[in-house]
Amino acid sequence: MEKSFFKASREGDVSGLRSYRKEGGDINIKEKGSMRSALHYAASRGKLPAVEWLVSKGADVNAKDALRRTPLHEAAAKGRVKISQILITKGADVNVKDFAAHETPLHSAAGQGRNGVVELLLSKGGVVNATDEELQTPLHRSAQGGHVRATQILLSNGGSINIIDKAENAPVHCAAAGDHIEAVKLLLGQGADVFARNKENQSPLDVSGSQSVRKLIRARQKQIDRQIMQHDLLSKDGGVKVNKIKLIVCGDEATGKSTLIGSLCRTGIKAVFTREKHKQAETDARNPTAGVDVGNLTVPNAGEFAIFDFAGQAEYYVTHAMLMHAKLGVYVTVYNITDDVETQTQQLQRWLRMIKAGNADPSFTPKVVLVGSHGDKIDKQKGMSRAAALLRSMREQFRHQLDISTEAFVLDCEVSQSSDMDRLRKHLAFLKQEVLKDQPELPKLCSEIVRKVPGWCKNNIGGGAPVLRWAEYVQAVKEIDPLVKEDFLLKSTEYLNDIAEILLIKTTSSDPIVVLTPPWLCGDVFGPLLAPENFPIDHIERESDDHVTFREISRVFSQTVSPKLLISILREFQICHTYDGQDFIFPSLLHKLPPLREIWKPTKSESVVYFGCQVACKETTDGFSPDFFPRLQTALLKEHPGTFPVKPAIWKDGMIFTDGKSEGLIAMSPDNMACNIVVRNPGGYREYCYYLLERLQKKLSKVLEESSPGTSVVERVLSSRALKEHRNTFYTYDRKEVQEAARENGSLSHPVLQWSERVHDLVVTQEGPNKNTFRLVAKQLRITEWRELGRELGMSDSTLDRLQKDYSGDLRETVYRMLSKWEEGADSSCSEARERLSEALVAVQRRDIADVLMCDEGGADSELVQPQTLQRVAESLQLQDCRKLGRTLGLSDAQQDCIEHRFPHNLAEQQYQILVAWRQQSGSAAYRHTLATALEDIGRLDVAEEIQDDE
Ligand SMILES: Nc1nc2c(ncn2[C@@H]2O[C@H](COP(=O)(O)OP(=O)(O)OP(=O)(O)O)[C@@H](O)[C@H]2O)c(=O)[nH]1
Repeated sequence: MEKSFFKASREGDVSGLRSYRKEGGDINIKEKGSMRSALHYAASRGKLPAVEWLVSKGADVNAKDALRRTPLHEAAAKGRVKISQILITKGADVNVKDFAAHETPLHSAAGQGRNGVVELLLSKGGVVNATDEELQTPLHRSAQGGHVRATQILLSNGGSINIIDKAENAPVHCAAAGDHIEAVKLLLGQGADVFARNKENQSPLDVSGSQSVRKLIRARQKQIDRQIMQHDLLSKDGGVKVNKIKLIVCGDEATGKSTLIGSLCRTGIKAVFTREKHKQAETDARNPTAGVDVGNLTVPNAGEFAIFDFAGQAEYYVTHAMLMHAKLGVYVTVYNITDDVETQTQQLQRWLRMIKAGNADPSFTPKVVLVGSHGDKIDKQKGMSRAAALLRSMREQFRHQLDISTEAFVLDCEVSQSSDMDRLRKHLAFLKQEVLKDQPELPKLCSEIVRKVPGWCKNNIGGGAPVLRWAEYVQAVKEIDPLVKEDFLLKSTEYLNDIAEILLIKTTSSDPIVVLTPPWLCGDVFGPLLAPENFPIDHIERESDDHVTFREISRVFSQTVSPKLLISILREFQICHTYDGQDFIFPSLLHKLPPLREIWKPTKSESVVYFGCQVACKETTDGFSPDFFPRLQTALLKEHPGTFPVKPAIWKDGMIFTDGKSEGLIAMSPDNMACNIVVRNPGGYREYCYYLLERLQKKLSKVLEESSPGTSVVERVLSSRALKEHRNTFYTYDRKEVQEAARENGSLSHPVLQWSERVHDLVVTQEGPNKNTFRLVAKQLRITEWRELGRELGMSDSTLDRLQKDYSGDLRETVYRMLSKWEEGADSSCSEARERLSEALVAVQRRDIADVLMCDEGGADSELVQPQTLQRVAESLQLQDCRKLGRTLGLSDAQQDCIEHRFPHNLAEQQYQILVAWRQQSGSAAYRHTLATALEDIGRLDVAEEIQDDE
């Protein structure tokens, strides 16, 4: 009878409930085991009539099941607003806590994003900051689930935004850990502490695995840093309002950008704006822009703008990216309305992708206006309808990333007085007001510097070029304030650098360099450097295809700027690289990669292994900024002779190198939408591939973050078999599918190539957990024993011969590599492998080592690193080495950046904390041996030996 009663309550069958009661049944009866009442069931299932009937007959609204959950917990978790309301009216306790997690109905509702119930409970006295067993509040729960609306409701009802739970996670940690970008955005926007640290010393940045969330958090951290800096400067110095924004004009070659700018500023027939265009050949009918032209312009009815006119020539795209981002600015993208739709679409997409790629802050959407030029060459109506269609399509494609104005413009750019030109001026005035709305004040010293810059340039204080060494700059600023302190000036200059007014280049080898007008770099330096040969300016005339000589650079620049100074700037920007200070490689000036087969030849070795990954643009709106690949190349060139003993071979869109053990190839796809990384090891040593691949991946992410912070990418796995066959195309697998295959049967088939590959052949991972065990064995085994052990483990003589040859003279390394290779081939778990190794050791009469292995669970050399060792290592290294060490030990750059941020003025502490972070992260696996190996890996054998001697 009771069973049918519970069934009726679950199904909302009121007559069934009635007949149960008629037969004298107790309506508050609890189900055996679960201790749930009929009201629990009806409330959970949303059976409103049944709930109404049950409460009208006196059902206990506060009945508790075995977990002490009430019907209100159930209704709340399922989002049953009406039922919750009835239960509360009948006296349900809104703040009751359950037994399992001590959660209130509000926790249940918030965790599931039940907005209506959340609102109801709060209006009925639900405690907004109630804590559960983990000291989590409903806000933690909603953030964890990524429920934006619920989070918003809780916040507007007094939810504490920075409250921490038992693990000291704030709600923003929870949202970040769940990779919920919108929830993170909301919390940060409402004042969540972006630097908050949990018990494990992790900030929200550290707990998120999502690239876009991390980007958002990093942008926010940067913004806060800037605000702090600005506040600091303002409080000491006062500030001034600036009524000027940037107008960034971009578009393809000869679309009419310069003409438009001229006409925008003209009121009458005669231009009032005369910019100093670069020298040009007299025969040149047109006056194309070299690099970036800049000027301060007054647009009638819209006021002052700093105008950036970007050259349309593809050669310059490489450096445009440096100046493309401006929060205080508006982008005008020009296309020719008479071109065919496909051309227009391609051009606009390329420029819009570039704007998106340059935007490091996902919570900011740059303002863009599309302008069709050559309106006089097309019927007005036809032109407007084409422009409107194009506008619709671009707005739709970039709707989440760019704020493209809804107004369509089609102009004759040569005519300054037209109703359309006036409409554009008015629109720009409107956008300027919008941009200026939240514009912060500019600190006084900064504004004085900005005001003085044109005068300094005119007076040639940099010897002709607007670039000063630090001492010269300090001297110049003393004109403004004779008592200026250098650290205050440095801060002010950093701020100006941050808002892209001037460039502060901190070099590793000398004092900082200040570029007073950043566009000078693009226009007067990159212009001549990158200009194609037929360009009508004084460009570099190269004598060689693969490099530019110091002499060639001096010829063009020595009149204006010291070539040495210029080169150090170019190198800091990763535009070029030199091995000897005489010949300079500009990757963007090189030839394209020849067919791969000609340069990346198959090896003769049968045991060769290949691995690779592809980093590809995620959305159609994503693109790599044009400076991405050349910068990646220069970053890798810098690694010769350090990591790469042989000079890498380089082409415009590819590069080949070796670290002495494995060989690597990076190549951009022909459409520039993907970068492929391939590594191979002729001896079949997977582990070496791992190290090179990982190094390349890290380098790529870093350069991508610097050059294209707004670009989202996906990583795919390259087909190793296709790589081994040296196919002309790169074939990929989806990373998720590879992971899934790894969990299931260990292999997957390629949809195009129609073959199947083992995950083991596609993915290479770091050394197994037995690494330390192997090190111990390697240390103790004698020269007369190692081959015997190898044979005992089933390795062939030819493999052992090869190992001996590869590591001749280094017994420890030979044994270690042998064991690693054996482990890779053995299809056994980590502990099985250790057991098998012990048996083999016993068989070769080394029971002593076997005994140590088996009684020491985590492996050998288990002595943990002591704080004093960390201190010693930290003291023996420079910061750069210490960061390298941190990376080798598996700390992310983000973790290290946080440490740097925490101890900005104490390098010694930063170094020590990097090691402490590794020790904390590794817990019981923080072996001294691991640290010593990592030290060896970064080339600090001296320190490695020192700490080994501690034993
Ligand atoms: N008829 C007509 N001609 C135009 C219009 N806009 C530009 N032009 C002409 O097109 C040519 C190229 O214009 P520019 O303003 O130099 O083009 P740009 O986009 O600045 O070119 P780059 O500096 O090379 O990137 C010039 O000869 C202009 O006079 C227009 O709206 N109508």
